[in-house]
Amino acid sequence: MNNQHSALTVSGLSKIYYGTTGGVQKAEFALENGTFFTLLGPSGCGKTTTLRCIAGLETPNTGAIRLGQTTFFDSATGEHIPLNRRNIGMVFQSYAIWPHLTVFENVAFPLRVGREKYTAAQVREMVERALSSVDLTGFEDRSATQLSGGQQQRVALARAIVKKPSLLLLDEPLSNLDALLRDEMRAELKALQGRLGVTTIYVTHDQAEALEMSDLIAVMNKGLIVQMGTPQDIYFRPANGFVASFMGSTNVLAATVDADVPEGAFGSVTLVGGRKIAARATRSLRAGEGIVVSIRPEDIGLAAAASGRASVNQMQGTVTAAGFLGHLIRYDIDVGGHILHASVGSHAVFERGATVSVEFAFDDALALVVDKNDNAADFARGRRNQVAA
Ligand SMILES: Nc1ncnc2c1ncn2[C@@H]1O[C@H](COP(=O)(O)OP(=O)(O)OP(=O)(O)O)[C@@H](O)[C@H]1O
Repeated sequence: MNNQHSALTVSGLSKIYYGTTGGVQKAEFALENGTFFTLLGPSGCGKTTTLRCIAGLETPNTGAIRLGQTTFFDSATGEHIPLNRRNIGMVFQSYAIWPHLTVFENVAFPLRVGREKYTAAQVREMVERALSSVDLTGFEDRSATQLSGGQQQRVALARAIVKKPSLLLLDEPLSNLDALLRDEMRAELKALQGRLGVTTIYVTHDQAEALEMSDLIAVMNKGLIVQMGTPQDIYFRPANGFVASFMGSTNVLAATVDADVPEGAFGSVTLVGGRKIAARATRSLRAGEGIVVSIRPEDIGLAAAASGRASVNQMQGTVTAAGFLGHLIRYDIDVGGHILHASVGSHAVFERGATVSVEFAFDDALALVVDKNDNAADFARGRRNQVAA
């Protein structure tokens, strides 16, 4: 198959499980060769389903999947290449390595069961190369059960890349590792992917992992891709309240637009409870429209309570909780009807019950549309404030 490191195109991909509403709908993306692409979203949003369709483990209801010149699947023409002819490397959360086989035999497995026939010398060379890429040279004769979790995951990776796949699919491969090892493996995995230059699709619900590793991220919610962009796009220019709340800790407050605001301009909005603030419109907004405002805790400044009248985006509040995080203190501030979370340097210490002045720049208050998949009432009730911590 002449599709080594070819671009992947997925168009109109839908897979809804029979008798349910779960799955993925109308997924659409095109990846350049060598892209590290992440499907990011909460549990059940359709990430794994998308990955399984690309792998050939699920048959989509509609859509097309192409890798370079090769059509993996096309519902319009009925084309469907089975899993074992797609030349895809895969790693799952559960490493799925065989405990009764040595490290060498685990990695050699795809070479022994595939359609291609390799000589013993070729197998040895390919396995050695794969083991060396994951830093496991010398472990060939170990039984897989004599390995740590991190080493087992490296074996799974070596097995996934041993045939030089055209596409690498990774489904939460680091989630079984402890926090420290996970951080280490992130960087290693990204470096390995860069060296191999293989187009990679990574599934995770961990936004930090996605931001650190990806060239391109697709954020999914309830079966739909709700935004696709670089990590910077997604973090700084979220398409809607769902994306903002999912991408790290943020304050998400329900509000109503006071007067029409053109895209990119600042406008006055009224928060539930009646307080007016100024926020930047990420797209044009109409008077009376229900929106959400996102303000990141790190963009909120706290000072000892100022005397005199508070100005726009400056208000008085009461500290209701303070959590020491080392370099930062995370405060909950009651600003009259809303609890705002603020992360400030640990030099600024306020006691619980203290009255403080809370301030944020117009530019740091983003007026966002509500994801039409989401229930605006959830935001209004405050259930969705500060989603991912
Ligand atoms: N074989 C199946 N039969 C019926 N429904 C399914 C099946 N597999 C998944 N689903 C449903 O489809 C939806 C999407 O599942 P999927 O596994 O793709 O989500 P996910 O984003 O990968 O979630 P997670 O992070 O929890 O793995 C969910 O509602 C799930 O319950």
